[in-house]
Amino acid sequence: MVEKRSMIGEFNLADKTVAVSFGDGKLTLRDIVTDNTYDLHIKEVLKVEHMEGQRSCVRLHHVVKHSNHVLRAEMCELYGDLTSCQCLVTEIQEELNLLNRPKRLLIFVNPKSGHKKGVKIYSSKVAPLLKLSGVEHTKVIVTQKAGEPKELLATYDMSLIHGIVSVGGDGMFSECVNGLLARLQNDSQIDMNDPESDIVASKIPIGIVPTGSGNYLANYIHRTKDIETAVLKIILGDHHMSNVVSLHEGRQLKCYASLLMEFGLIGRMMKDCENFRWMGPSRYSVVPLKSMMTRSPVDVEIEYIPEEPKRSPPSTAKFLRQVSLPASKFSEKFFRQRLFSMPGDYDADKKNDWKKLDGRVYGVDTYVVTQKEKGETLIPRFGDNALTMWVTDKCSLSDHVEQLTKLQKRQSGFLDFDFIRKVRTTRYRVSLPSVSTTMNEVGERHLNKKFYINADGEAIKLETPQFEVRLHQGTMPIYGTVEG
Ligand SMILES: Nc1ncnc2c1ncn2[C@@H]1O[C@H](COP(=O)(O)OP(=O)(O)OP(=O)(O)O)[C@@H](O)[C@H]1O
Repeated sequence: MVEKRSMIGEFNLADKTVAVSFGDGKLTLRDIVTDNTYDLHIKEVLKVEHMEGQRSCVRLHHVVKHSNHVLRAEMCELYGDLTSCQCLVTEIQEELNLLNRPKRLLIFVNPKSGHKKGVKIYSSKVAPLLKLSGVEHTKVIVTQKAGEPKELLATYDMSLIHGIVSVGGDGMFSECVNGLLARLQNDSQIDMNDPESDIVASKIPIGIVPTGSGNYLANYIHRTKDIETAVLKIILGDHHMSNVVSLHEGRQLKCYASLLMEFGLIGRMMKDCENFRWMGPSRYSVVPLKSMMTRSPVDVEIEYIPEEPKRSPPSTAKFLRQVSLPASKFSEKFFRQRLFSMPGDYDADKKNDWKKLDGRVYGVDTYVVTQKEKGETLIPRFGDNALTMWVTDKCSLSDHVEQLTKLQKRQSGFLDFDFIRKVRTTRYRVSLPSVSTTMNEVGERHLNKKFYINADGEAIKLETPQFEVRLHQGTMPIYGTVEG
């Protein structure tokens, strides 16, 4: 294909004279003395301005990639004659108008996350960049309490916004995801409490500006926790489709999670950390040691649907296939005992879809953003077509610490221990057959002991001795192309 390129004219850039041409989505600046060229892609331009002064000038605000995946907004000025400047501004502006960038954002700021600097960071780093880049009609809500995004999104006029931004940690982001998904299912009359329901994917992306304690999700997406980088990625508007999982207890949705879902020891650890929230981010380095020292195993029976052997390309549409229900002896017992619904379309041919495993374990863990081994390290994988679920069998404290340290340091081989069993699955159910329960008046068994699930950094208390986790692939667009 022949490239369509037009010469705009000569400009002064600092102490150089450059010939500027435009085409194929980029500006090319050629130093007329050295003949060196520099390309500036329009998709990296934040704003173009024509400045009138003693000399006409085109001021370009654009994004520059620094080392360690960090992005910065920088500015350059090109001085030239009036006609060339006008022509250059028009060409760039026309291209910018074609880009699908968010112009109206709904922003939630958690003033309590991390070091409690969310509001200050918003006004000093986020708002000026949004203003510079022409993001208009921004509604900013500084939350007063937990749960506000969900409350507001339940009735908010979605036609007013192109995207949502969470200024906070992983927990705050998760609240926005839960609020948005709940709203969408409600609008589509989908029963979220039914674990058989396929959920409707969001068309509205969510962005995260990391001001929390862990900030794992932002780090997975951008490979840095740098705030300016996160804001610039939201402004540029690129997004990727990410997975979520649902957590049900019987016919009750507990939450959606987009990062991780961990039952047992890690759930308990998260609860212990919440109790020490006043310590700020340092709670995560002290409190888990105490939880480790008091770890105790629990009997589990797990049923799971294995990853489909044939991999189809990930779809940007939303759904997992509808699965049949189990018919194994184990499953029948499981279902007779409890709360999960039996759908009408039970297909006997698919009775082997569900597999089972059991044992006395410290935890049943899943990362929604799965981890791929690359050399010595782990690379996050968004939109994977299955979850990696692992159970941690009984093991010595020192071996367990070694395994968790590997995971925390994101080192390859964190599942290569003989006390770890892993499966690839799209859906699983965990039952606690030997824990003490009390039957309520409608025949439901409720736990007498406290068990927790760490869902995206929030400790969710289990009420009943069974829960179900299900993958919903490609459900949530998140701002930022995933860095490899
Ligand atoms: N004004 C508020 N007061 C108290 N809690 C709030 C407020 N606004 C939001 N929250 C709650 O704080 C919880 C934790 O917030 P967030 O995830 O932003 O910070 P963090 O826990 O420090 O960071 P991370 O999740 O990355 O470890 C959220 O789940 C949210 O429900």
